[in-house]
Amino acid sequence: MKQDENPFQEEDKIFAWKQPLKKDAYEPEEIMHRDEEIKLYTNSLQDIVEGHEPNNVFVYGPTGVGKTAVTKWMREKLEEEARKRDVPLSIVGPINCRHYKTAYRLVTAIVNDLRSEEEQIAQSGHSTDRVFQFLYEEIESMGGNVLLILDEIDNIPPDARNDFLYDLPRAEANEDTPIDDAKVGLIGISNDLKFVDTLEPKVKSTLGEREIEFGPYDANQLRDILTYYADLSFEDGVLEEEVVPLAAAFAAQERGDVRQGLRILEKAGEYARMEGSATVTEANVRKATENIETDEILDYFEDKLSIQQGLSYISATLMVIEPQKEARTKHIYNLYTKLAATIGADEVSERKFYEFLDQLCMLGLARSTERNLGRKGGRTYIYEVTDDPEDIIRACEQEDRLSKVLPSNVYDILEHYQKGQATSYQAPDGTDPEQRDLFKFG
Ligand SMILES: Nc1ncnc2c1ncn2[C@@H]1O[C@H](COP(=O)(O)OP(=O)(O)OP(=O)(O)O)[C@@H](O)[C@H]1O
Repeated sequence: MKQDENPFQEEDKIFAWKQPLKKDAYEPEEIMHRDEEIKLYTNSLQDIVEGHEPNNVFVYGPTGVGKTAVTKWMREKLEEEARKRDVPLSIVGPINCRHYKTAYRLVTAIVNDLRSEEEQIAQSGHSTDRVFQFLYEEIESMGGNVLLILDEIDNIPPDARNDFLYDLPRAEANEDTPIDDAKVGLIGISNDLKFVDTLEPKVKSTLGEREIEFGPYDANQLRDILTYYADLSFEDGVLEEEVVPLAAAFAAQERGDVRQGLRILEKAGEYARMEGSATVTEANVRKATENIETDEILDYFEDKLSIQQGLSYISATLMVIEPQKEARTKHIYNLYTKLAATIGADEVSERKFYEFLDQLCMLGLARSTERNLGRKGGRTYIYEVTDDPEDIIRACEQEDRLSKVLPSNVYDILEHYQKGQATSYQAPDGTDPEQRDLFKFG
């Protein structure tokens, strides 16, 4: 290209409107293939428009399967019907709990969202009790039914759990709160299906009553959904026929996640644009899928997993590729303790660690099978990782803190694993002196 030409002057002939392909940047007008879930949701919220008290609902399932999209759609329909029937209703959220590390911050954010510019409360300077008091006052002043939607509720700050999951939904009946007129309902959304089980019994009952599960989409469903987005985002006629079905098939094979399919389409379109091609081809889709897995896993490491979950994930991965040992819970835990020490992270108990492994399974990143230990008695679980271990390791390498836990010989081990060969490398097992230090950490 000549230097006196502006490289941006070329017009984009591939994309008409990129927004719908972007993460959480577009709300679809139409929800596809979620009729059953919508029916259950409607049934749970119907009481509000009939003039009864709101119910609490727990919505769970893996990432990118429409939990948030359906919830927002339900919110709109519910508000519309409540208006029509003159039922007082205020809906707050979805508020993403992951963004708030303490009850104070979460509550302040909600209160400020409800208040005018002039009445905002400061990020510090009050007691936590006081900010909760502000929240109760806001809710009471709204009156009627108040529905609070908390996304990623499994990340709710521990010091906010009881207030949100127990006290708030019962506030109207409690004499000690300033809430007399407002009836509070809670919708909790989570990737972690066992979240409810981790709660104290009294708190559990709040969310345990009405649960709606969202499963992964299959290839046909993904094809319909991706077609909807592709029609909005691409110029007419630029997508070759096999592009959407291939992106859908790929996403279905992985986690049944719409977001992944959208990412593939966006990347494939960008390759076509870069090539100056008039159409997006199957080859563009194939190329797009090559790097997408590493990018997606990196997204988990950087955004969705805590450092402890990240350590659990990489320990499981390293144990999977370690040829001398099975990826049993106990072995993974032993390796985890070593990795945690490498980066000076806290070391959690074995029991707590198993919860992390469970969460990885819930997120679709790992799978476990139960194994009987025979004469020795007892049972164990053998873990696999869903994605290619090489992609996980490449993603881990790009994450600042976690990259330091990778052994310096990780690619040797990986190569032997890929060729199905045994190696002399063994992961350190804290209980087995011979094995200690054989894994060479960089
Ligand atoms: N059935 C559907 N019809 C139309 N669009 C959908 C459908 N399901 C998901 N989407 C779209 O796919 C993307 C991901 O969906 P959404 O954010 O609802 O997933 P999620 O289950 O809430 O995931 P996470 O747990 O990661 O927040 C969004 O752009 C959403 O609009």
